[in-house]
Amino acid sequence: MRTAYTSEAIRTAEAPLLADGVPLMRRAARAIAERAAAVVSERRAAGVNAEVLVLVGGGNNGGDGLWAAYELADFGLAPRVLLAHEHPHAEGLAAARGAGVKIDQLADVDDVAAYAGRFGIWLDALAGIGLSGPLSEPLAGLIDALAAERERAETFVLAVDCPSGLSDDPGASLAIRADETITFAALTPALLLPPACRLIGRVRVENLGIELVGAPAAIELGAVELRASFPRARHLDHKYTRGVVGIDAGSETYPGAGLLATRAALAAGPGMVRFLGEEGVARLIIPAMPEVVTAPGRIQAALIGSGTEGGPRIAAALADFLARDIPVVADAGALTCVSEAARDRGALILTPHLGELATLLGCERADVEADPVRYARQAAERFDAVVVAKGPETVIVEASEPIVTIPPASPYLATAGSGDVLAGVLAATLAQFAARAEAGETVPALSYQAGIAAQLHASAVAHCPSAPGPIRALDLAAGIALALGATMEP
Ligand SMILES: NC(=O)C1=CN([C@@H]2O[C@H](COP(=O)(O)OP(=O)(O)OC[C@H]3O[C@@H](n4cnc5c(N)ncnc54)[C@H](O)[C@@H]3O)[C@@H](O)[C@H]2O)[C@H](O)CC1
Ligand SMILES: [K+]
Repeated sequence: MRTAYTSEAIRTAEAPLLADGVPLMRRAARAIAERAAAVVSERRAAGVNAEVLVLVGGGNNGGDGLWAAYELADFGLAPRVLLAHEHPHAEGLAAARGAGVKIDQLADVDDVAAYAGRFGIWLDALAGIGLSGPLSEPLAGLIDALAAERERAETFVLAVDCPSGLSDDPGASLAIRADETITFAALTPALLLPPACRLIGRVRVENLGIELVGAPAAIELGAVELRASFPRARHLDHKYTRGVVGIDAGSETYPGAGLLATRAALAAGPGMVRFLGEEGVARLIIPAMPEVVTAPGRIQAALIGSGTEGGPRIAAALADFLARDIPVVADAGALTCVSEAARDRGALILTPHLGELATLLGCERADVEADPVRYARQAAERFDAVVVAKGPETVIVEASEPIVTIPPASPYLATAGSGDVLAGVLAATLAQFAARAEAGETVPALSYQAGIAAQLHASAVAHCPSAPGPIRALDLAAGIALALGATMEP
């Protein structure tokens, strides 16, 4: 599991070491210089420009850069430094100067692209976690010019602590895209969550001996957490301790969604799946999945809405599920029926794709795509719900819990029916956790449970017959069982 902490938490964690005189900056600079030296060798061997430019801002991030220039000079390399601030880190500047590093002072932002374009490798030490508020001039204009130049040239950008312009806000977009980022102590949310995380390249955390305590701001759940956390059948189980999930999905217009959600729910391993949707869809399900029960009865989690267009029947069925005080996944058509009012009810889990999230909140899709975390938070607050925002990345928000994401998944998941499969897996997963909670066991937060389900859904792609190419949602549903089985292998 990867975790991200706010810049404030990082500062709190590093403070005692800095107070004790631990040379954190020198350690950081050494890590940067060692990687930069390796890149120099790689680029020289490839016969491409391997000249190093260190871009230095006015804070300690710039200090890291200056000390890295000192280290590179000590390695016998000849980096150049561009000072983008009147008052750079004094000790680092003296050290770099003392090591014979050539140092230029930025005169005019308009010249920076031509100047920087002469170097094949940039160390981006303009700003780190010390950014406060939206980027202001002249740093904003400088970052904008360099960001454009790096896309034009074949520059290798190594970000020091973070691409300058990024820190805690995953919605930040004005930054110099990095090929690699070496960050110190811990990831910040912008390095783990979209869209900012798309700018960091390969990321490495150099802990520097700094210990982060307390709850992270964000977590990324992967195969390890899936293997460790997914509820599995045990010797004394019966179907109710395994978890029973109710599904009301599919419609005359979209019957397939009902089959996909139900098939996926079965594959995720609950004790029983009750299909409680339209009769026309049930008639298609039973021949294909005779183990599905269509009689009403006790359920421990529910899914409603996939493959439906909302309307009074869905609204009534949603209210009925919520009144049972169980976790209820509202997908697709059911999203048009959620209300802000309902509070004293079972847990509501919304699974909008980014377009549905925009509709839910009455805003533009482009705005949601530019900052999904922000809008998922808004929806979680407005509807008192867990929100599983489905986009190129998955972002799961629950009040008072770390934001949950999963590793980048196959773009082939963006196919018709994939959302129905996820909805089925999610509801079946929640039912199994709910059964464990009923038995008095401690279970993780709903957002964590949803992250586990999303990771199971993403990992199922690898078990599709057509993997790693385009997938069919029906294969994906079957792949769920294989993916789950793979987590049980010793
Ligand atoms: N985390 C660690 O363990 C270590 C961190 N180190 C490095 O220190 C920086 C944080 O340094 P800090 O001095 O707090 O600030 P920065 O250098 O990141 O940035 C300040 C720089 O940016 C300017 N600025 C601030 N806000 C804005 C704004 N909104 N618009 C424009 N410009 C802004 C400010 O004027 C300064 O010039 C951390 O990232 C690490 O790289 C330690 O050195 C090693 C251990
Ligand atoms: K930086």
